[in-house]
Amino acid sequence: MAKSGNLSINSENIFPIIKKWLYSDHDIFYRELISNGCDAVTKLKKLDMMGEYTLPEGYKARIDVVVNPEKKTLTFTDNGLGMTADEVEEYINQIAFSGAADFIEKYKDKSNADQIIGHFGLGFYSAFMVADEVHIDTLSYREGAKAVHWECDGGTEYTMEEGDRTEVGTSITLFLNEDCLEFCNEYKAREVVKKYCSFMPTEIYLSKANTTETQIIKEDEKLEDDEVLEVIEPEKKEEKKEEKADAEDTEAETGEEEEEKEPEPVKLKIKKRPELVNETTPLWTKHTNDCTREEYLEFYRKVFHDYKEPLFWIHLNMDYPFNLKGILYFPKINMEYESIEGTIKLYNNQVFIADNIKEVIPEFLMLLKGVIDCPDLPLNVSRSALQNDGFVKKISEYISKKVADKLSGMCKTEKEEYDKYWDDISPFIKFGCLKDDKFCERMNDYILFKNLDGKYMTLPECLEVKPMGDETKAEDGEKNAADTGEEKDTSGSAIDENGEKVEAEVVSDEDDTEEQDREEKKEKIIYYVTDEQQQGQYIRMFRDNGMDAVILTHNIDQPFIQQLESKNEGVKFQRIDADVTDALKSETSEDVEKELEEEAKALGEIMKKVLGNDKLTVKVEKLKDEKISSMITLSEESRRMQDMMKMYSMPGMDMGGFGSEGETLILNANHPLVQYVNEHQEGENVDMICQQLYDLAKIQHAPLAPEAMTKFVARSNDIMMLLAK
Ligand SMILES: Nc1ncnc2c1ncn2[C@@H]1O[C@H](COP(=O)(O)OP(=O)(O)OP(=O)(O)O)[C@@H](O)[C@H]1O
Repeated sequence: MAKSGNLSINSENIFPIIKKWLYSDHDIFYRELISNGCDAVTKLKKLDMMGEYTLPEGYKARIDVVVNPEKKTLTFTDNGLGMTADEVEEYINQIAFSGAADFIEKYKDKSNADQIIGHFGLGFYSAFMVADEVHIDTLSYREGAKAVHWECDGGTEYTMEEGDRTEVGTSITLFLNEDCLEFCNEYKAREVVKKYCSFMPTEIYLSKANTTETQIIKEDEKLEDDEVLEVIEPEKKEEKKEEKADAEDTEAETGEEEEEKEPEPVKLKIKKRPELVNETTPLWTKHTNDCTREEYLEFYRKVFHDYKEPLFWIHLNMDYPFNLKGILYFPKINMEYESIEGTIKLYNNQVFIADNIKEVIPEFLMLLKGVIDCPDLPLNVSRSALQNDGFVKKISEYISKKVADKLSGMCKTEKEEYDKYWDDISPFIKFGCLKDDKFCERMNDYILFKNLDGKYMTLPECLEVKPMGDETKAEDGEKNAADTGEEKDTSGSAIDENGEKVEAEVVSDEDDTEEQDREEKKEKIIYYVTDEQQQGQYIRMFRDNGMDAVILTHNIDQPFIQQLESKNEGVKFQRIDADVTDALKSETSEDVEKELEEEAKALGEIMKKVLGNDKLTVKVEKLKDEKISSMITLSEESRRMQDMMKMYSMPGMDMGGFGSEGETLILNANHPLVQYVNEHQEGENVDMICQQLYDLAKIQHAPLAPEAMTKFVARSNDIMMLLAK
């Protein structure tokens, strides 16, 4: 049947194009050839199931990859269904080649940036990326089929003749070109096979031709194919004692204990066995109920080489409307030292495609570690086409929904565990909320906030907390709430929509429902702390007044709370030092308010003069905490703006101009020092007190600039000198 002919392609010489095209990841030929072998095996098993063929006794499907550095060859052998001469003619000479030609035709004009996801459809011919010559030796399962030998040297010509293969199956031999000899290095081969084929459904064995390496096994471990080189009899006890000092004996090498209770078994030195490199039923293909915790952990360690235990995982399993299986792990993140970077490995029927394909997997999930196997993915399209594919979008949405379901479920039923994980998973969830609106909506009620006591509360819980100061309280000049000692939380709504105090509202019983309505429409404020140490003074004031705040210290928190505000009408986040909430002030009458305003004017003038700062806004309040003389507030909006400017500022850019915008110096009318300034208006002491009051206020709010700090220290010393006099 010897035959030679021209490969039916349109292009004059397709190989240079294939080589160029696939250059970026030309190790992919391993995957293509091995997966062809897997397909051949699957087909043969199917034929057996359908009764069209009977698998030989003891049949074990396998693929052998043999590297031969001496001959510079690489052989892939499978015991699948094989091909007849007609089939080689059809599948290799015609169809496959025209497939390759189509592929090149379709993509030749596109830039390399728009890479094809899997190069699927090119299959067999990817071998020519690395080989000058390729041989096929195959024997079909069909009765009476003759073995076929096919050769092609990378031109458009091939030869085909009767071969000498005696077992059903196929061998593909690559004669590597000089630039690609690394692929017949055993270590490189192992690396690539592990990368692409770790979970392929047929056992893959890797070995080196004519290896001189040996291994030692127990006699009863011998397999049929093992080539025994030497039988090692156990050492006699006396000999052993004599040789005890010699730590280098064979037992030690094999890690055997030198316990002498059990008689040593006979051992065999055999030629190194081909190494099994894959796992044919990876964990994700199993049902959740059949997987143990240890198996999940083991799989995680093996695939991601991360020896820190993951926090928890989600096993995805979907049959309809598309097929998708996978496991997503939430890794333990050490925020301080590591950047958060995950890996999502994408598979197609257990064949590895690539890591982190953002077109398929929602971007925020890239922070996780996991595997996703989706046989329905259209992989023979370009990445940009994938991005616009409705089906791919659905996959991405499904994954995102599953993650939200898992998290919300945990929050509902295992709140304690969820609390425990929160610090680790919150950056991920917050990032997800920012990136994916639907995810944000699903997670809205399951986002946790740590309060001042370290307790984790959901958003609805934070909003529910009844205001301690209960602003619905009628204003009563005589009855100062502070005197009663019965303070209640005001964190719910201490300030009305204009940012004004609300204690002037007169409430009677009849107005209750009306009041409730109004209450609902009012902004709900959640106070937050970004730096527990620096904002310690404000925290203390809040605590003293029975008010609560949540801790939001991560960079992501600022954009995140803005996102929550936009999703939850009426909810507003305000940093603890953004304003003096009513709960912190003594109850005052309108007359007193007026007085305070007057005082503020006068004190404001003095302050501006002493500090040489015209723009300074000064407010005088009667603070409940009489120990506080002065403090700074910075409106939430201004602070957010400042933070943003800082974030986008170029190094060396002068941010001084934004420093005091929206900043208010609050002076406590109840404090003797403020009263002193008010009474004396001028004099050396007044100047010193004013400067000190300002610096003290500043220092509680943000670090002082170096120059201001120097002055502050010098002045503090001067003040102490006055005491010492
Ligand atoms: N090891 C093999 N055993 C039996 N048939 C094979 C083998 N390798 C290739 N073939 C046949 O050759 C055809 C062409 O293979 P090729 O790899 O080029 O494309 P494919 O496998 O159809 O698609 P893909 O590009 O997804 O791999 C296969 O469909 C199969 O029929």
